[in-house]
Amino acid sequence: MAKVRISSLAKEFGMTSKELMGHLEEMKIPAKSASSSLEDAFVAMVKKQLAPVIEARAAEVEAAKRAEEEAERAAEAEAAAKEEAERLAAEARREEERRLSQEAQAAAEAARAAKEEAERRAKEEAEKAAREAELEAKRRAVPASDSGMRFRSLLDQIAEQEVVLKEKKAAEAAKPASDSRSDRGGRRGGRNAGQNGAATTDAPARTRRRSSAPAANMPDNFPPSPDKAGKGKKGRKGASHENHEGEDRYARMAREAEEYSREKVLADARAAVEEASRESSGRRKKRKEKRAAEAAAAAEERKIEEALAQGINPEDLDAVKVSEGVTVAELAEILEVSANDIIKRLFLLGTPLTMTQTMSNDLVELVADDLGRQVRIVTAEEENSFSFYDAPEDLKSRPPVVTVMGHVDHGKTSLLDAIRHTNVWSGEAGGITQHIGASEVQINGRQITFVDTPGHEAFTAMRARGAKITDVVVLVVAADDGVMPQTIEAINHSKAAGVPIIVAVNKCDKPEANPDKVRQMLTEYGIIPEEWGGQNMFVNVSAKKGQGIDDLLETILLQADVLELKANPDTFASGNIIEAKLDRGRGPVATLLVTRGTLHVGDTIVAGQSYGSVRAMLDQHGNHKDEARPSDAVEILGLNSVPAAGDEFRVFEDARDARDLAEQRALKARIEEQNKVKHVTLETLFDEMSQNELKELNLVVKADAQGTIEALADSIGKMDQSEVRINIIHSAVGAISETDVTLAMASNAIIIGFGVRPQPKARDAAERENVQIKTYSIIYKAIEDIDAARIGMLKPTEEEVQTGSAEVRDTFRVPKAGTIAGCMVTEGEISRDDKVRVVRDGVVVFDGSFGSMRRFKDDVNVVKRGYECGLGIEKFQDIKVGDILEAYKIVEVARTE
Ligand SMILES: Nc1nc2c(ncn2[C@@H]2O[C@H](COP(=O)(O)OP(=O)(O)OP(=O)(O)O)[C@@H](O)[C@H]2O)c(=O)[nH]1
Repeated sequence: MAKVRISSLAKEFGMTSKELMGHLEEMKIPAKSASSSLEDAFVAMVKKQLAPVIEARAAEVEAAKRAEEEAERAAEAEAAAKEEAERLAAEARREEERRLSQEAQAAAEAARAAKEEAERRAKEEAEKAAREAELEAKRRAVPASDSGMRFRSLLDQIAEQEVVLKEKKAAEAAKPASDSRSDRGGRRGGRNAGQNGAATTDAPARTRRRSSAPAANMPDNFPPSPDKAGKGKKGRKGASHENHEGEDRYARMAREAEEYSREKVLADARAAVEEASRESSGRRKKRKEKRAAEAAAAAEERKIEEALAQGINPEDLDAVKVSEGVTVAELAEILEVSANDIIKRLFLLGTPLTMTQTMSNDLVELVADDLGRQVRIVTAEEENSFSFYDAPEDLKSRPPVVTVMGHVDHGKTSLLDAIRHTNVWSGEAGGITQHIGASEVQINGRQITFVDTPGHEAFTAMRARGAKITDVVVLVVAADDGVMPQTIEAINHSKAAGVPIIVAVNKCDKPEANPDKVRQMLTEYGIIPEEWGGQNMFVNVSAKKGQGIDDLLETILLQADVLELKANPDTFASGNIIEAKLDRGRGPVATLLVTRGTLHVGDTIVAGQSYGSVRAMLDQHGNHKDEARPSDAVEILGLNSVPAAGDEFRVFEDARDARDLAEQRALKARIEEQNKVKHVTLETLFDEMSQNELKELNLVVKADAQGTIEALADSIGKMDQSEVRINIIHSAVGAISETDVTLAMASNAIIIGFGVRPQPKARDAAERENVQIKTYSIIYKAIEDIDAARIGMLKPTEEEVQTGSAEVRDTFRVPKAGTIAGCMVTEGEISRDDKVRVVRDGVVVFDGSFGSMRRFKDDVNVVKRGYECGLGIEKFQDIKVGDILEAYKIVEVARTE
């Protein structure tokens, strides 16, 4: 079922996490921190109860949103108005420019017309002057007769007119060039008024004198001859702005208008260019931004894919990684804030800590949340495991890696030997195979790698260390013996690891062999032959006679084909250590299985806390190899210490990095030793469920009878498993063994014992690995506990504390007192008022109180370890030599959060 984080829920409700936590507390809903998650059922409840608050909050939020929208709209309207005003201003500017330009054009037009007019007049006057000169010449040449007189007077009249004209021209030429047209018109008018009459009377003598060179006295520039005008025009074309002396007003206006237009055109062109370049750079910028956004989106997608491929929650990608057990100072450094800031926040949270104190995961998350930062707590296991991502196109087929499992004496070793012997390399002298913990065999030109760790203990121990190296399990079942306890264990272990099982029904050479019966028996455990419509392939073999071996190998290859096993060989190598030891002559020797990349001699590697460069590489026949590819198992020399089986290894480019990592790990391991990783317990199940995505409770059930297991399984089956699924990953009759603890550890399971006790080694291992073992004598009590843990209401107020144990060495019959056990206290100390449990071969045969406690003839209250004593048990006489008497107390314990 889905779960929701309190912080997300708070966001949804529009309140702070703290506020929501307050409400949750009022509602008595357990929640530890803002990062805790709530089950759906609680979410519904919270929503219902907080409905009025949420609605009011929603209304507030809605109102705020509306106000914001309103403000946005107002801002938009203002922006639109501003834009419109700017547009209008620009238009007005353009209009003004257009008007000015038109005026300038009109002025230029007028100037041109005036110039033409002036030229036309000048030409006319010049023609007249020429005609007058001609007449004068003729007059002088004509004889003085009457008709001649008349003709002379006519010539005189003409000459007079010419004088008037010339004077007028001289007067005009004397005027400055810049005079306005109206001025000129006015003066011309005035002059005409004063001179008209007189000119006709005294003019002839002067006229005659002056008429010889009519055009010589005229100013050079006016009236301009067509030639000069042409020159002037030409000069103006190339002239600089200053060089316009003698230019008339209209010409200047025309020039200015022309210059104005040219400059305006240029300015417009420049502006257009600028605008265009701005636009294009804007477009370029936009394109660039778009490309960057696309690249970022693609990178993000890639990151998510990589994360998913590595089993990481993509939501955690942006989170800062914080190791478990970080100190205040370290967290400050990671989050790049001052340690004081964190200390202050911790203080406000009611948990004052100093710089060097370690913080719990909850505190780290709370502080980070407070700082608005996202963190991901990295467990030691995660920190020590490498994860890689390969592009699908880089992946190539790789051989399968197989582990053989089965009950004692069903022939695991014989089968592995048989497989190796049918595969002795032709060139190998004597075919001697060395034990390196793994072997590669060839069939039909294809490789299969067998990991020689017969038994599920080793397999699960590896898995517990995070090494998932096996692709296929070959389950060996003797055809004459059938399914036995360890067969079932092996099935459960393989299933827990999610590895497909191929069954090798062994010892088929034996006359009493009944392979079909084996098939039949296995169906009860969910192992159903393919030929019966199931998922598992079965092969009948005889390890002793070497029969069916090839068939088995081919079946393995078939299974491998189904699995489509792939790895990237073209990268630096990584994988797992299968076996390692200290060799007297060669130093640390490790067999490793390459799972990715190719390992070369000379590569620097880190394996767990060891590092070094690969000095030599050998295969199982002792032959030197230069490289090992995915699924290859090789023995290597060159590490500085002996790594542990199951450790991951990887190649490092820089030897210094390798050493740093190995040393860091060694240091961490020492710290971890003091601060062991806690596995789930019934008491903390609910918290784990809310904090981590734990939705399954795994149980290993051991009981004194098959009936008890069935009864428990039945009751569990009837529980509501909608929020947490309860899996019995392994159940068997018998004492709780070390293997059970290993399996529980690897699967984060709780061990439940009914009427059985853990073996001493199992108890030690459970203590060491923090695996919880709960023992019960009544089934409903166990069911009650599991159910309470499931719904998060377990409130253990009583806890059993073992005080000591004693071994029964002898028994005596004492009148009145009954049977007295002569015991040796082997652990702790036993008190007279302790409770006692009689354990025989790991099974509890009685649970009660002591009836008497004596040392020699004296009644005593306490006996310590290493002392003998006589113990009587109330209402129990059936004490036997070899029984273990476990003394314990029931103490009141407050529930630890
Ligand atoms: N007849 C017969 N005997 C076999 C066969 N395979 C193994 N055995 C015998 O069964 C006994 C046990 O074989 P192992 O190979 O040691 O069995 P195991 O499962 O490795 O035993 P452990 O390592 O003790 O768990 C030996 O005496 C073998 O000779 C077989 O195919 N036929």
